Amino acid sequence: MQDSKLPLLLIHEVGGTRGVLEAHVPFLKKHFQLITMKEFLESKEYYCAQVQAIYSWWHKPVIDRELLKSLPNLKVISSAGVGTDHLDLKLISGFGVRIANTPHAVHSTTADIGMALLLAAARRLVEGCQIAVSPDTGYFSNNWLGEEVTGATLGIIGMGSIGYKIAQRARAFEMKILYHNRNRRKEDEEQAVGACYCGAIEDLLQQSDFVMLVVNLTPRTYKLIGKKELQLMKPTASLINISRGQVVDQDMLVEALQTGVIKSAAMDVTYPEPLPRDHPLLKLKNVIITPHVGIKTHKTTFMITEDAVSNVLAALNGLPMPSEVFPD
Ligand SMILES: O=C(O)[C@H](O)CO
Repeated sequence: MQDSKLPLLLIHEVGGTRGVLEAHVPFLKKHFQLITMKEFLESKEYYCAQVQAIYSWWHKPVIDRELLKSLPNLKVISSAGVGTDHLDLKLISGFGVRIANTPHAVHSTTADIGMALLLAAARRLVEGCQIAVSPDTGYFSNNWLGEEVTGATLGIIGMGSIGYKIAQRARAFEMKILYHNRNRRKEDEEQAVGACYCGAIEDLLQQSDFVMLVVNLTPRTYKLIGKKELQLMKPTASLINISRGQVVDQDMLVEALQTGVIKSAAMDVTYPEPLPRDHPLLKLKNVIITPHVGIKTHKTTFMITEDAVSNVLAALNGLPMPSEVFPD
């Protein structure tokens, strides 16, 4: 039973692959009346003036001009996770609608997946698992070797909060840390994790054994890693992407992996997601792909929903939101 005095929050759906988690519904219902896109579209005229907020979970619902035009009292779009590349920020704010994300909830867990992919690529864990469970091969050849993580050089591209948490984790693995970022970190922050700043991305690419992409997707970072950048990397190096698929030129990556320009790649993000089943990346042994699971733990997903709710409640009360996103 929904409390009709509560503000109306529009969600894409509950459950499925892109829906709000069922486990979060009781918590959401303490603060809002929920309606799904399906319910909204079925009774648009009844609901349109009532919707005050949208919870964008896993990039859904699609927020376009048509939807925005149909919601005259919409005040806020609260997006789960840190990336807001699925939202047209200028368009939305042009309708006088505020936007928020949940960066604090996702920093640690996304950094964890970055390290998990780095370790898995270095020690060829997925390939090893496949060999171990295969009824044909049974066991490993003596020459089946991975790369050492301890003492290796990690180049982090994008040293925001997630990048910094990766540096903290990598330090515990005794890695040498290089980083490239639009803004250099303060000296004491660099020293705390032993990170050296590379003003030129080229230097980082040439020196690193592992290159980790942690940038936001923006016009500046679109295809940031292309043929030229891959060729600068060591032939023994691995590329790890926990940012967005479009940050890498995927065709060039396939070529680099097929021809030994770099050793391997491990990615939690691709373009598109999921990749078509016949995509060449899915056929390569030196590739690890996970289906964008960076934030997917019980605790983190709930923290996301808690933060998303705090953002909406603040916006509806005309207060500063804990994490507001602005078009520029
Ligand atoms: O942006 C994030 O936090 C994750 O990639 C989920 O979209």
